Amino acid sequence: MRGKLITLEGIDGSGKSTIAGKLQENPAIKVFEPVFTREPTRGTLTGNAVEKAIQSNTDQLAELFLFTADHAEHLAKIVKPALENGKVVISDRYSDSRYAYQGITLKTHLENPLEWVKNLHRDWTIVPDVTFLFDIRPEVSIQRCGKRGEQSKFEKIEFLRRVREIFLRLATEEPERFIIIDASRSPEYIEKEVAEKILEFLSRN
Ligand SMILES: Nc1ncnc2c1ncn2[C@@H]1O[C@H](COP(=O)(O)OP(=O)(O)O)[C@@H](O)[C@H]1O
Ligand SMILES: Cc1cn([C@H]2C[C@H](O)[C@@H](COP(=O)(O)OP(=O)(O)O)O2)c(=O)[nH]c1=O
Repeated sequence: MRGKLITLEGIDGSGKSTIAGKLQENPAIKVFEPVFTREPTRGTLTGNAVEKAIQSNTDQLAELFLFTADHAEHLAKIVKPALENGKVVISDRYSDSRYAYQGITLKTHLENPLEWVKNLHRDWTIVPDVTFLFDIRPEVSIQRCGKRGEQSKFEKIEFLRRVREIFLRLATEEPERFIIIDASRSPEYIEKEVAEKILEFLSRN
């Protein structure tokens, strides 16, 4: 039987990586021996290219293709093999990040970037079974990012406000796939809620 694909999405600093780390240590989740993974991938040819691109002034269309190449590599090497082995896969960011972020960055290049980027994925990506959207105001998430130390060129309030809007629109369009999480609460509370929802989903499917 094909495994299950669970993704964590949200704007920078919404707490996805923190919760992914907590889920890895959560005894009830550990029972399922999930494969924890992320996009952009780390330490790969495509992941390194993405990292360089987002630290520089790369053309937005070129950037989209680098992120998408990284997604293809991620699917081929990690996600597909794990799902074929019946595994539960939990990915910190996935295709919805491209729809939301590049849906904004490509507004200077394309008339309807969101639909265009979705179409680019349509015939070969694997749609997640469940997507947790970590929803938070950018004013709060940016402050958290400041504390983390790193600075990504995407960490600007006005930009993230628009990215957040697309994420919320995607969630409205596919209510059966998305679970919206109030990411402004404490990590402990969020971990409990996400873990419960994952266990509930896995027991039903
Ligand atoms: N629920 C939370 N409340 C307060 N601070 C948080 C919370 N979750 C994460 N943080 C802090 O905010 C920063 C960004 O969190 P992180 O998990 O890296 O976000 P993301 O992976 O979504 O970019 C980190 O410094 C982290 O310690
Ligand atoms: C996966 C992906 C990430 N991004 C952006 C989101 C982040 O600002 C940046 C790097 O992702 P990531 O390392 O996950 O950042 P963070 O931990 O701050 O959430 O790349 C895209 O624009 N498109 C994509 O397809």
